This record gives sequence, structure tokens and C-alpha cells, in this order.
Amino acid sequence: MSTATTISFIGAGNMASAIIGGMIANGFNAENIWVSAPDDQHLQAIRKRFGVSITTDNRYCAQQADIVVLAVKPQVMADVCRDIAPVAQNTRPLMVSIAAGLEAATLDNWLGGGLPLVRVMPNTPSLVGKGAAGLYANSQVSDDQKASVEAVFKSIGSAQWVAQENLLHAVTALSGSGPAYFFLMLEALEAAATKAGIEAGTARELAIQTMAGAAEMAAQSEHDPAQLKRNVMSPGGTTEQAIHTFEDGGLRELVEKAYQAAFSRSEVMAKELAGDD
Ligand SMILES: NC(=O)C1=CN([C@@H]2O[C@H](COP(=O)(O)OP(=O)(O)OC[C@H]3O[C@@H](n4cnc5c(N)ncnc54)[C@H](O)[C@@H]3O)[C@@H](O)[C@H]2O)C=CC1
Ligand SMILES: O=C(O)[C@@H]1CCC=N1
Repeated sequence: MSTATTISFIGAGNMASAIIGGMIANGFNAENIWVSAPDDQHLQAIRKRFGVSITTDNRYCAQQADIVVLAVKPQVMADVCRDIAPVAQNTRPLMVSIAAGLEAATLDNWLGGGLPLVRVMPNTPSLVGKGAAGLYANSQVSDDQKASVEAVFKSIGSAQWVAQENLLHAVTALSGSGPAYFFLMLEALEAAATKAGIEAGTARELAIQTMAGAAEMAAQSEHDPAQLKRNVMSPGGTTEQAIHTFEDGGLRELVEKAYQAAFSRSEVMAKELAGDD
């Protein structure tokens, strides 16, 4: 990533903090980052934590950078885009939206039309440099702009381009929402182990380390996850009992159902919000 790149964030919430934190931990200069939001706890917290420049003026914020990241909730995006449209049309930065289910054409329309725009579906582990992001560029985005936004997201994890915009629904349901699926698993394991008598802190430590270890192994191994799972299942042993319980209880079907629910919600949001003009 070029050290001269300047980047503005409109919105100072969970996802903006995760991206900014990851970028700074990777050597990005806080002086080149601006953030705007209403004067709330988020904005003050982000300045204190990362030393970035802040403002409550979205237009001013948008004017400060080569890349403007739209990091507000989808429901307020229309107002935010219409407000900054005059300055965006004037300075023509690369616009980046991280909002779930909001199509590039809808955003571009709200921004006055004809702007280079990349949609990114990131996730919160970006904060610790372990993000997973899907990216899609509209036809106005140059190769150089693609390279710079890719560099930002690669600096905080994995960044994968998708060829068609509608594949971002699939990315959202996988890696965008995905951290929450694994946190749920951690909660459930910790609760079960605590019931069995282990102290809560110890249960959490062992569960987290197990999840991190399994993920690292899956990333490094030449074997697929099914084989890695079989390697843990000693015949007649303990794991076999647990895995059979998961399978008999319909875990695969439940995962598919949960994935589809997130996917469908992303599609519905796109339709609902596209009509908001
Ligand atoms: N939280 C997550 O795991 C992920 C979130 N996203 C997307 O990121 C976006 C932001 O989500 P979160 O950070 O979770 O939400 P959040 O609620 O934590 O943050 C939203 C931020 O927008 C600010 N804001 C509200 N109205 C504003 C306005 N008019 N102008 C400027 N700022 C305003 C709020 O003060 C807050 O700082 C959403 O569009 C969401 O779809 C995408 C991937 C993952
Ligand atoms: O739940 C949401 O809508 C956002 C998008 C992916 C993760 N959080």
C-alpha cells in the first residue's frame, strides 16, 4: 500500500474501527486517516484509540482523501451519499462501500452518478489482521484504484475479488456474518465445559485456542477439513460420539439453513434499499 494513500471513513462504528485498527497495526500512518460520524462515543473512541483525525462533517471528511469508505448502516446510506454527492462529484475519489446488500448502481445513483466505486464485504477480524473480504469493482474503477483498495484490505487479511456483484450476497453470508457463527460456537462450548465443572476462564481459553489451532491447521494442511476431522476421530473413541451427535442432530442442515437466511436477507436488503430513491 502506498504511504501517500489518504483514506476517509464515513461512520466510526464496529467495522470502521476494525479496518482502521488493522491498517494502523500494519504500519498505515494515522495522519492519513480521517473519520466522520455524529458527535458520539464512537467518534471520540476512535480518535483516542487510533490517533486519527475526526470531524462531524461528512462532506469535509469526504474531501480529505483519495479513498472514501462508506461505513454507515445501510439504512442511513442514502442520506449520507446524497449529502456528500456534491463534493464527491467535485473531487472524484474512489468510493468504497462496506454496507451489506446495497448495490453499486444504487450507491452510485445516490452519489450523483459516474463515480468509481468498489463494494467490499469485510469482517470484524480485520482488527487483528485476520480479516476476510470479498471485493467487487464497478466499470469506472481503474486498475490503479483496484490495486490500492486491494492493498488496503490485504494489509488486514485476505482480499478476494468476485467477478459478479451478486456473489457478494454469498460472501456476506460466509465471511461477513461468519465471525458471529464461530463466536456462537465458542459461547456454546464454553457453556458446556463450564457445566462440566471447568472454571469459565479456563474453558474459554481452551475453546479459543482449539478454534484458532483448528483454523491454522486447516489453512496449512494439505488435507481437506473432512480428513482433518477423521484424524481426530479415534475409532470407538470420544470424538466419534460427539461428531455423530452433531450429524444426527442435523448440524449440516442447520448450517445450510442459517447460511441461506443470511444470504436471503442480503438479497432482500438490496431490493428494499434500491427502491429508496
Ligand atoms: N459489523 C460487521 O461485522 C460488518 C458490518 N458491515 C457493514 O458495515 C457497515 C457499518 O456497520 P457497523 O460498523 O457494524 O455499524 P455501527 O452501528 O457499529 O457503526 C455505524 C457508524 O455510523 C455512524 N453514523 C450514523 N449515522 C451517520 C451519519 N449520518 N453520518 C456519518 N456517520 C453516521 C454511527 O455513529 C456509527 O459510528 C454496515 O453497512 C454493515 O452492513 C460489513 C461487514 C461486517
Ligand atoms: O449483520 C450484518 O448485516 C452485517 C453484514 C455482515 C456482518 N454484519
